[in-house]
Amino acid sequence: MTATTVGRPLTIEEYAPLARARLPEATWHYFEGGAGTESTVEANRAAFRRVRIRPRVLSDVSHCDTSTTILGEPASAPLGVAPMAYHELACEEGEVATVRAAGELRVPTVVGIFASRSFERIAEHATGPVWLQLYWLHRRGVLERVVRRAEDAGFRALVLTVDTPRLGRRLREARHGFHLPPHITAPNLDGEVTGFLHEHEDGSSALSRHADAFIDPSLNWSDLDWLRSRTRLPIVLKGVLSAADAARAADLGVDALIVSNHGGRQLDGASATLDALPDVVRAVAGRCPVFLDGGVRGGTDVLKALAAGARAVFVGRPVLWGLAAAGEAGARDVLTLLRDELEDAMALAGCPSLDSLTPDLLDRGAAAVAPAASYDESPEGRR
Ligand SMILES: Cc1cc2nc3c(=O)[nH]c(=O)nc-3n(C[C@H](O)[C@H](O)[C@H](O)COP(=O)(O)O)c2cc1C
Ligand SMILES: CCCCCCC(=O)C(=O)O
Repeated sequence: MTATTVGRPLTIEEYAPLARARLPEATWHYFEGGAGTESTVEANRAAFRRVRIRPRVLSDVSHCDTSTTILGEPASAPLGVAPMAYHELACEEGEVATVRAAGELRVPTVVGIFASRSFERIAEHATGPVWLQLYWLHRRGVLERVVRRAEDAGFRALVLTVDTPRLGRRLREARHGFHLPPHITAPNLDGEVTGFLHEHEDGSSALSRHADAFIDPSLNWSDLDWLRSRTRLPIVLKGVLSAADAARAADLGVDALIVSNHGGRQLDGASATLDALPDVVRAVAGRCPVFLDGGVRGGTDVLKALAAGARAVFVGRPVLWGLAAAGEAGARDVLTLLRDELEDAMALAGCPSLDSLTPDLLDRGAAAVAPAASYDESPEGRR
């Protein structure tokens, strides 16, 4: 529920109305919207609401530690920023503000291939790990150059989005004729971004037309070899919901998976990520870490996802709300709220460490799908 805010927001959701008040209507709907009836957007939240916690007692929670490692790098909390295109839509500094905010908490930011700032400039300002999200572009030469640039700039991982052979039917974008203002561009794809992005057309989304021109829907399992042969960075697949796909990805040696339905923006009717997570964790059986995004709006959501087997969670829209409401400080506050709420939830659930977040903490519905094994990030555990 979104409450009315007086003074500094006390919850992440209180950032939403602040952001809305500062954004053009069409941009707000681009951020918030999902595909079709938006049933998957709602399902992500409903799953977090449905799963309840059975707190433990008498477990000495005088110190609760949220720190962890994510792909081997220290993080102050099991959190990260999900990839989102064009942060300049939310605030003038764009992705520079985001990486600075995330860096203060030592959590990773996944920078989108459609970032509105150059990789080099983003890396210059980053004090935490930055990963690069890729769409499978028709023009493989461009993709290769993008990977090389990100590696040279010091990015630490590649996140290949696999749920987007085309954009979902985002009706809000179409209704509001969403298009980018002329000053916002994709500097990492210089020369590759066509005018579609800036063209208003009634009843259609400029992004969707753009995606159709750029994203190659023929992406398949054999293409992972191509990517592997072009990079030394860890490869993360984003957008996996099925156990069979997860097992296949782990067989192929991917370095991590993100259980994601793209925040309900792709297939309307896709499973909620919290519901899909335990099957994926079980299928992967400890061979790589499993992350989750979609609908995470508070510390108890993080706790539930971790108890159900996620190594860390990524946050999308709330970071844009923070950026739109108060720039870098807003994004930092959103992430800080999430970390502080997680620490609070751990104390009240009787869990002083992240390791103690196990499936039996959740009501029977979720506990019934307990993961077989979780991923071991210790040097011995990592392959
Ligand atoms: C405005 C917006 C832009 C996004 N752009 C991308 C993108 O470029 N690449 C991608 O893989 N996912 C993209 N996503 C999906 C997010 O990475 C993430 O999966 C989703 O937002 C998580 O759900 P949440 O917003 O409920 O936290 C975008 C999401 C939003 C809201
Ligand atoms: C070709 C531009 C596509 C940007 C898509 C961004 C995105 O994934 C989203 O959900 O929006």
